[in-house]
Amino acid sequence: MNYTDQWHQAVLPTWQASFDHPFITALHDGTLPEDTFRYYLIQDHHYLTAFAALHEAIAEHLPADQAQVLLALNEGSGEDTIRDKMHAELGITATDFATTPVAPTAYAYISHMYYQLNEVNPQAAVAGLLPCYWLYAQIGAHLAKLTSPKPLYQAFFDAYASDDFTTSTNQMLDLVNQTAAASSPDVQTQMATAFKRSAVYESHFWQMAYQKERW
Ligand SMILES: Cc1ncc(C[n+]2csc(CCO)c2C)c(N)n1
Repeated sequence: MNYTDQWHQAVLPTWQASFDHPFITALHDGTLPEDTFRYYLIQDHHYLTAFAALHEAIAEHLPADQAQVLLALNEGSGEDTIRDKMHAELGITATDFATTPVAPTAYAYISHMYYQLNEVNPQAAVAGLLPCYWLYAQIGAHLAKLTSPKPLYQAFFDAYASDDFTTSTNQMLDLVNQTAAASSPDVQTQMATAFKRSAVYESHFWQMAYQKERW
């Protein structure tokens, strides 16, 4: 079994918690209040901004060929354009982004990824990026097979079930497995820890949005 499958096995209950979260099931059956989705999109904007910056920061510490893969993944992300339409539909403006503080769980998730880079090592930081890709690809593949009565919510899932997105997830999986294979057992353990914590934060992110968490 490759490294990422082992780490995935070790966090299965946490992974499943995201699949089964009421935020996801309510998105799927169309009952999620728009205001809750709006909250999610604003917090996710904060997250995506940090996530893109992290790709750049981590790439500076990786061997050139791996850095190139990470930067290309960052460039190729079509998420922003798809999100722009959703933001417009819900009337989310640049002012909303600027005036809404990042919520505690989003803040903790972002801080965790920076901690991996600044206090652990770039290998752990790369592993910390993976659950983001992989979990959304799996949730997208799972839910795009079903239809949501709400086109806005269906579009959200469809974006992650696209071929492009499957390709970028596979590239990220390859990058992380290659990095782990070239690392010492201690560093591999640090990578597994970073992966696990990101998987935990992914499940908490849904709960944050569901309860519209505030400071
Ligand atoms: C909390 C949170 N976790 C994961 C994603 C999904 N995602 C964000 S950036 C990226 C890489 C390429 O687009 C992916 C898959 C999200 N939107 N929000």
